[in-house]
Amino acid sequence: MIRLKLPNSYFEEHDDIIRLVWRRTLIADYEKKELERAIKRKFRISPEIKVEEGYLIINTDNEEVEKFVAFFIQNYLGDRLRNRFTRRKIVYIHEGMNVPLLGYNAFGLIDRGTNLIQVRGSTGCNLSCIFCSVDEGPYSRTRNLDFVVDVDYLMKWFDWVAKEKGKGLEAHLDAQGEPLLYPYIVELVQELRSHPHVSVISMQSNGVLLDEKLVEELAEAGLDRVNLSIHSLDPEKAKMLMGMKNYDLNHVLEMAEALVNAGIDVLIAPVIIFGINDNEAEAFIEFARRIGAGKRWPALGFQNYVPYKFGRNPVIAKPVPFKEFYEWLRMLEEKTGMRPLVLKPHHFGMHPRPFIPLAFKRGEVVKAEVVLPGRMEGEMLAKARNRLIQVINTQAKVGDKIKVRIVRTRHGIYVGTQV
Ligand SMILES: C[S@@+](CC[C@H](N)C(=O)[O-])C[C@H]1O[C@@H](n2cnc3c(N)ncnc32)[C@H](O)[C@@H]1O
Ligand code: SF4
Repeated sequence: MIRLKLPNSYFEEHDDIIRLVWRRTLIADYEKKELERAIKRKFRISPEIKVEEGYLIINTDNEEVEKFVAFFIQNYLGDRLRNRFTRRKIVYIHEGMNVPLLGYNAFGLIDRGTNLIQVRGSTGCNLSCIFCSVDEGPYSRTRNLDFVVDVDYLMKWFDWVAKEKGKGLEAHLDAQGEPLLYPYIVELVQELRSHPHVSVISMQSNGVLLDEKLVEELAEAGLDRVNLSIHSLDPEKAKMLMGMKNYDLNHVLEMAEALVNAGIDVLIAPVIIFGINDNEAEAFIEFARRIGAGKRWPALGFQNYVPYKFGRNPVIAKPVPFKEFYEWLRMLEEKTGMRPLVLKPHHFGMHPRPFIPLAFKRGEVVKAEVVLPGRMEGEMLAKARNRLIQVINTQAKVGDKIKVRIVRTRHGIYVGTQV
């Protein structure tokens, strides 16, 4: 009997994100039929296939069938995985691929030399904010591929990183995109909660995909805080800033309250574009006060709009120097009595911790194997010394062995060019 674990019921509602993947299989009816047909064609048997209590069960003892099912799911059905929000193809990263989860900024883990570790399980977003630093969402012009990392594999790497970094860690779930698209988000929070080196679990989210049930599940799993991106309290302006006509501000505001009521702290995190939403600052503060945000951590985390090379930089957004931005925040602190608005790492219990040692030096030339396509045109991912390297401006193909000059190593994120 073959037993394959399926994602829990929450993810059944998100069945387009991961429709069918090895080990964590969500089988839509027609896909089940395809699998039945394929087994019949190859082995001339028709074992009973059913989905029961979160498992895909195939009634056979034939080990060859098991291997075949793995192959079939990965190479045939897996090939058709699409992100239901961005419609982009998904590459599902699992242990069998042996892809390092350190070195690349779109998925895996990022260590920026503190006790906070960024945990990135997937890419892709349900919104298309007009200022998005990573040009994400359905209207992205630069990102053409999504990734989802198997939760056990992600935890395996987290465990290694956590051992290196020591105790008292904050696991921060964020993404080049929206972390709530990650099909195993509840499971990930649960796993992190039971990790002895993790003290705090936080998430950065736009909140749209929350509902009462998911809020409860996340609270039960042990999520401590959500940094919630809300950029306007005016429904029409919010739609404009989020780049989605159907953005439902009211729902997000309700979810902010639901999070607080479920015992998950909320930090309201608007991106301020002067001339567009700076005049709403006091309303944000008022809202945060009203719902009881900021119980253990600051209630507000105003962010200064910054243009990014590969982000969306609308002409209506004029960047403001950080000095001016902090003066504005201090003025707000005086005026409203809400403190702190100028946020420092210690407000979050963050402190410096030795980096996981760099695997490469800048300027160094290394031999690497191309293992995956990247997210942008001309970008491939290569591995060397158990790290991923984002290789830019390359024509290389998966499987090629190439020489890469490392041009960037900041925070253990490696960018290189082919030589
Ligand atoms: C890239 S998003 C990813 C997480 C999630 N999708 C969200 O929006 O909260 C991370 C944070 O960066 C903020 N952000 C996006 N673009 C920005 C920009 N150009 N300047 C400053 N902050 C930005 C977002 O509002 C969000 O709070
Ligand atoms: S800022 Fe966040 S919510 Fe907005 S498009 Fe980018 S990733 Fe999505």
